[in-house]
Amino acid sequence: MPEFLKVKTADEVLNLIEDFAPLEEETVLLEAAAGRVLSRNVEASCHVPHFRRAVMDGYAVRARDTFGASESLPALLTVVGEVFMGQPAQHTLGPGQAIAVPTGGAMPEGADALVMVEYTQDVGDGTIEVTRPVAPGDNVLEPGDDIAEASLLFPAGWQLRAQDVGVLAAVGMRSVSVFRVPRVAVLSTGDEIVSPDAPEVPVGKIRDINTFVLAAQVREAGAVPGWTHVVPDDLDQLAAACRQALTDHEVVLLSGGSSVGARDYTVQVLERLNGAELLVHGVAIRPGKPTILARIGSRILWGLPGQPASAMIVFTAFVRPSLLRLQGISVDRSSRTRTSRAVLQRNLPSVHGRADYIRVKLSEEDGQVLAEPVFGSSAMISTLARADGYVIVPEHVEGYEAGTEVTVHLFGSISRPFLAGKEET
Ligand SMILES: Nc1nc2c(c(=O)[nH]1)N[C@H]1C(S)=C(S)[C@@H](COP(=O)(O)OP(=O)(O)OC[C@H]3O[C@@H](n4cnc5c(N)ncnc54)[C@H](O)[C@@H]3O)O[C@H]1N2
Ligand code: MOO
Repeated sequence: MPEFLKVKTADEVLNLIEDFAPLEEETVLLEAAAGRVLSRNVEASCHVPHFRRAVMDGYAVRARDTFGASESLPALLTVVGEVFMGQPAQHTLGPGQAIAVPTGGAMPEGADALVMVEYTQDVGDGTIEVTRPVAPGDNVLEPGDDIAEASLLFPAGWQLRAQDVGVLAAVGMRSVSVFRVPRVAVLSTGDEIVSPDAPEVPVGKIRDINTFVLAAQVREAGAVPGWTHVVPDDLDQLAAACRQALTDHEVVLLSGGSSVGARDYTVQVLERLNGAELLVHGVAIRPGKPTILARIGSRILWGLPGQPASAMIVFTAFVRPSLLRLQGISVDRSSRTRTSRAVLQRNLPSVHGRADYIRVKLSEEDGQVLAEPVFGSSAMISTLARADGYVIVPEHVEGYEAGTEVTVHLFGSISRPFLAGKEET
């Protein structure tokens, strides 16, 4: 029986991925910018705000005219005008004067603070009483207080969040340069695989799970699932499908056929593809040992184990970081995100010499996050659906005891309870 050819540790695989270059850049409109990764530094081309701006409804004043003001001894000021929203101030403020300004309105020349309307009283005659003093600068934003012109807003490699897109809008950017996102083909192999809507599923056949799980994970990783296809266990057909997928996808995921069984073809397919370089054949983890990583020119091919739990775990641990890397996010950052600390509820046994990725379900009790292992074969999709993530027991550690605080690597971002029903034992 053939052996795994290039068994690597999980860290070695992540190091290989870190060396992948991001895809080329493109320009996207702000509407499509959240989640994308900047390909260049972005600097502010202007001050925000670009004029002195009130942040409360009230009266623009000279602070010194309100010093010592109180309920019993209010300061009397003459109202000499009003600033209208969206318009520059029409008047300059002189000593002993006040000008009404709405929240967000332009402060008039001569004013250095704003008294909130609650601390004033209109006594008629165009006069107000101010019952609380303000200090210079109170309730006013100076130009550049929010964002200073020429300041570095975000470095290249920054993944834009909703609020970051707001910053770009505030400095007048309508579009932004980002790294392109990879298009990912998902091919599932196996004579036994049939579509979920097959009218009958004879004994020996199985409904396709991985295509749907992997395509959803591709989307969760910010990439674009492209062609999905089920290929029989036939070398010619598999090679043809890979060739086709590689023409217009940067990444091809192949699930099944990565192991060392007589009918497992991924390595043989790679031998037929011009310029294919096998980087990984076997990872020292469980589940997920029969994982393959290859480069074909600038394209990447992942061979994932066919077992649904193995495929999903390998995706989370390695494929996802690789898709993020192509979008310009470093592996370090991508593996740091989406983890939770939790206290183990049971012993986690593990074998020395290989890293175990053990599915766990999270719950909360008295403000503490608890992790309950979900045991079961990697052939069982239900074990994944019950799990929120996995705990890694590294190759040099022989298990963890109940009560240990561990890091849980979380699946997906949406956490839902498993189908109502009884827990499997
Ligand atoms: N004698 C040995 N047998 C196996 C070993 C081993 O070391 N020695 N490794 C086991 C492990 S671990 C895994 S994982 C699997 C990996 O197998 P392959 O990656 O070659 O995948 P297949 O044999 O094609 O499929 C495995 C299993 O998964 C089912 N499958 C495949 N694709 C799908 C899909 N799209 N949807 C749902 N289920 C799928 C397939 O029917 C098989 O049952 O090998 C073990 N064997
Ligand atoms: O290593 Mo396999 O991927 O256990 O199921």
